Amino acid sequence: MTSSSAAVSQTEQAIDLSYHGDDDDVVSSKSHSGNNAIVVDDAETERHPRKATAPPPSDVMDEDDDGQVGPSPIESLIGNGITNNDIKKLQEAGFYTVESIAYTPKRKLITVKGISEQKADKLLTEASKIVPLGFTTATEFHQRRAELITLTTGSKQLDTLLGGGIETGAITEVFGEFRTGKSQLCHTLAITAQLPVDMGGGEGKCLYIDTEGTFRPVRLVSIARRFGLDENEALDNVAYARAYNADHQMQLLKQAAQMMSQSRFSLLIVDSVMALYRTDYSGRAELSARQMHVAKFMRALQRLADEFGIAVLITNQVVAQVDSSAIFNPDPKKPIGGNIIAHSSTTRLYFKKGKGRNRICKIYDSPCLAETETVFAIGEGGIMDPNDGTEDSDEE
Ligand SMILES: Nc1ncnc2c1ncn2[C@@H]1O[C@H](COP(=O)(O)OP(=O)(O)OP(=O)(O)O)[C@@H](O)[C@H]1O
Repeated sequence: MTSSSAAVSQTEQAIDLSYHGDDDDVVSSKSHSGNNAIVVDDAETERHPRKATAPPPSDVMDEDDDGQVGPSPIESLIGNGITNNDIKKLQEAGFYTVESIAYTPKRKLITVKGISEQKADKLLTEASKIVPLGFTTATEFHQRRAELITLTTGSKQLDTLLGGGIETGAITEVFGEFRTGKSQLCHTLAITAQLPVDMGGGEGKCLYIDTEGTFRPVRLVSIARRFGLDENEALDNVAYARAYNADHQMQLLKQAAQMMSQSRFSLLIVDSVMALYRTDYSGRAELSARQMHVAKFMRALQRLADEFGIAVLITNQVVAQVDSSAIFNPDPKKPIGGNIIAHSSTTRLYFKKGKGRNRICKIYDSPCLAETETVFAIGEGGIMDPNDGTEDSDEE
């Protein structure tokens, strides 16, 4: 058994939500919209306020065993001249879903061993029959966005700032100085991603790539208790990998695609995205190679977000801003990674220290949110509101 398949079978013990069922009442993929983010089909399901009657999370996950909730398995393409053998070759090259074929340019497909130009055309034609790639109306797109699932951060104030929480189908970047709560947000989301949709979750597992060795399962235990989840099950639902260099970090995304094609995930975390690039590449001479690698990594993240409708959360470090615009900025810090990270993150959040356990989150860049800020807090139960001081006793 390969290490990735071992990881898959381990995580599958807890939530076993297969893509291949036909009950799509609860959550469905967007495969009609050209945007694979998780959307709620049932318009009655309101995210805010949360339903007090939500069943226990573990029950929801069990019941949903045969829910059709994700992308189409690549095997759906078999027929019309596409053989089992072709599918095998594509899987070996890291393609596990019809979406992954539909979103890949032909020149990339023909680099797969055994896939001719003619076969690539056939694959793209068949994939486009399953994954719509054309125009839709703004009305339909608006409706789909209104139904988009967001993952709760654990703080109502922060969720409100974000228009509901961390968006699925997109990349959210959180940057800030050390101790500002970036990793605590990652730990909190690794748990809330597992909650039922009507409790602010994504009913899926979390894949956690740790580049700095700051992942602490003991934090997950505390946070799982706060949200009423079985702590062992919650830990099993987090697939963890430590990345040791930038190439390894990239390699892990290939494994991620395989795992996501076999089991339902709602969140992928990279904490932190640039740390290994800073050590693996040094000086101006390597800057161009570094940025090309970063661009490839970010494209792979976006592809996973599009293909599997997951939320992607990356954390990033800051450096002092030394250009002329720093003169007008009372807090001259900027995230690292340059334009590549800036352009490939959908939403960028700046975390700053506040008083005591309080922290400030400012919307730094967003396609639809104003540049406002709010205060949240870090506690034993993870990210919470500043006045949530009694969460520990509430857990009893
Ligand atoms: N169990 C806990 N209860 C309350 N606060 C905690 C707990 N564990 C960690 N913290 C607080 O979280 C803060 C650290 O946050 P976090 O680890 O998210 O930092 P970070 O922004 O990721 O920084 P770095 O870049 O150094 O990793 C510290 O102030 C720490 O006291």
